[in-house]
Amino acid sequence: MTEPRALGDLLPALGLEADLAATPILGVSADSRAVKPGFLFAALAGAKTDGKRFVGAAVANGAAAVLADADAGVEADVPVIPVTDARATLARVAARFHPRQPEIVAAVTGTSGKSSVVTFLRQIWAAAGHQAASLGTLGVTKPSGATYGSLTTPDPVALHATLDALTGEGVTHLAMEASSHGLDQKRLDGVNLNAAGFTNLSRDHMDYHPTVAHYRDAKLRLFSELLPTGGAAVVCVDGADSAWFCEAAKARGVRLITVGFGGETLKLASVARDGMAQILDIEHEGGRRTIRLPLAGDFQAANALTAAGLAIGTGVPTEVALDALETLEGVPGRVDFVGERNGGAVFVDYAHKPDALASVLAALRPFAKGRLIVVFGAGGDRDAGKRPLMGEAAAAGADVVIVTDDNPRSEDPAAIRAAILAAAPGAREIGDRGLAIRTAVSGLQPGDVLLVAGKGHETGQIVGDRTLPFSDHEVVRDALQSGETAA
Ligand SMILES: CC(=O)N[C@H]1[C@@H](OP(=O)(O)OP(=O)(O)OC[C@H]2O[C@@H](n3ccc(=O)[nH]c3=O)[C@H](O)[C@@H]2O)O[C@H](CO)[C@@H](O)[C@@H]1O[C@H](C)C(=O)N[C@@H](C)C(=O)N[C@H](CCC(=O)O)C(=O)O
Ligand SMILES: Nc1ncnc2c1ncn2[C@@H]1O[C@H](COP(=O)(O)OP(=O)(O)OP(=O)(O)O)[C@@H](O)[C@H]1O
Ligand SMILES: N[C@H](CCC[C@H](N)C(=O)O)C(=O)O
Ligand SMILES: [Mg+2]
Repeated sequence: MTEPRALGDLLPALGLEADLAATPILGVSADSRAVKPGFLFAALAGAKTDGKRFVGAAVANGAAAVLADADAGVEADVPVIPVTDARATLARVAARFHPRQPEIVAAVTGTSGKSSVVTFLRQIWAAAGHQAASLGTLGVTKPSGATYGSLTTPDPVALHATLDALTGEGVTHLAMEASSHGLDQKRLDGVNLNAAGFTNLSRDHMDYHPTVAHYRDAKLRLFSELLPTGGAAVVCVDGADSAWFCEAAKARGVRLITVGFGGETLKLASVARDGMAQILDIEHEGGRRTIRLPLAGDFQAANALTAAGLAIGTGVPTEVALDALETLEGVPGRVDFVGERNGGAVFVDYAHKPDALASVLAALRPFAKGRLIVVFGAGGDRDAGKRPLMGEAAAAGADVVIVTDDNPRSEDPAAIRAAILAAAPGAREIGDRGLAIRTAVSGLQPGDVLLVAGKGHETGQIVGDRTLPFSDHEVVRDALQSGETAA
């Protein structure tokens, strides 16, 4: 149980009148349903509804005070504290309510590669002798184990409760993912950052962001507003959009570390495939190193270098960071080799956006002496515009395309498939994801590579408002073991 805190200590900049400032606060929440007696309720305008509609419910549940945007006109039977930016204020209040944070925190943004980079950075820090954790789409992974989470960047109250608990457990180094939703909704505004990383930018979440510029600007906030001036900015400079992030870092006056083929701090001079591994030639300020990265997929080299850059930016000696790349373990569900059957190999990958699908197909192409086959779908209640683009990417990058269901959520799965199929001429449609995977596995011929894309590490399929148990890994493994062959 967290100790009560005086409201005035949680909102020191407001100069609250003495009686109000002394109000004991037992918890903080932006969800009226989670409010308990003595809580501070933050009434936030959201994407679906407005928290001010639930002030009455929060007070009925025992809220001691309400935090709200000054222009929202919130009234209540308990004191209302008007502020200019309730979301940012909530993040800072959460940081004061759960005050401990790991000594070193690095946040990573970008359209693809965030989960991979935070996982690699955790491993590099651990190899350098630190108590390290990572937090993001895969949940929280720490020295004592892993717990699954639902959001890539949790809401500020959950986030700071986690940071506080991790610090209490002795974690000194945390690598976390900063999603565009998280940045836009100011979920990380209370986090004390030491470093920020950028992977790449392509299309995603256009259901949420009104324009591409809005999406990019949300990501830029990490560099232009959240990273303090003493921090380090690590930018993978191989994509055109990286210039925005380099400029933001320069304008902020932070240390800029660039990585990738065009990188100055860690320059990838050459890459050569070595079975499921890659040999990287890296030039850095102190010299040149040849590293065997034990991971498949060209882009994992860029992700590994971004992680190494973040390790260097947070005090790990360059040689130690580069040595650690040789021992990196893969990320669950990212270019994840599951097994072989009849001389054909099967990979599970989390590509659920056009650019990721194109990248992973390109990364797997060299392994396909025969056909490159892809089974994938697209999530419901998410950016509908990406569906035809994913269809195009699959048709362009694979020899055989099977369109199936991802997480349909509240949408009609057949309509989602139809939107993909319209852009993937010649593709086959098998709605049932299990059947689609079994059909593809049973048809494998020597030299084929099968990619099952879109759900990666996920262990459920969201249909309507129910999550049914489903794992691409399990279905693939069962299919690999069964003796069935395609008719
Ligand atoms: C679109 C979106 O991002 N929504 C997130 C956002 O909700 P919101 O503030 O817009 O909420 P809303 O439903 O409009 O409600 C407004 C306010 O009323 C409150 N309310 C609502 C009902 C009620 O009875 N009482 C009450 O107090 C809500 O708690 C909220 O504060 O803030 C909530 C708390 O932080 C999140 O749980 C919620 O995530 C939803 C569930 C979600 O699915 N988000 C996804 C899209 C997301 O955030 N994804 C990113 C990126 C993923 C990636 O690409 O990796 C992520 O970081 O996971
Ligand atoms: N550097 C990269 N460039 C292009 N594609 C990538 C890169 N890294 C990963 N991918 C693709 O994106 C998928 C998701 O990777 P990862 O989970 O590391 O990214 P993420 O940014 O955390 O994604 P999400 O926003 O869904 O959490 C991978 O399975 C792969 O298909
Ligand atoms: N964090 C991403 C995950 C998408 C995964 C994919 N399987 C889907 O359901 O679309 C999102 O919520 O948009
Ligand atoms: Mg992620």
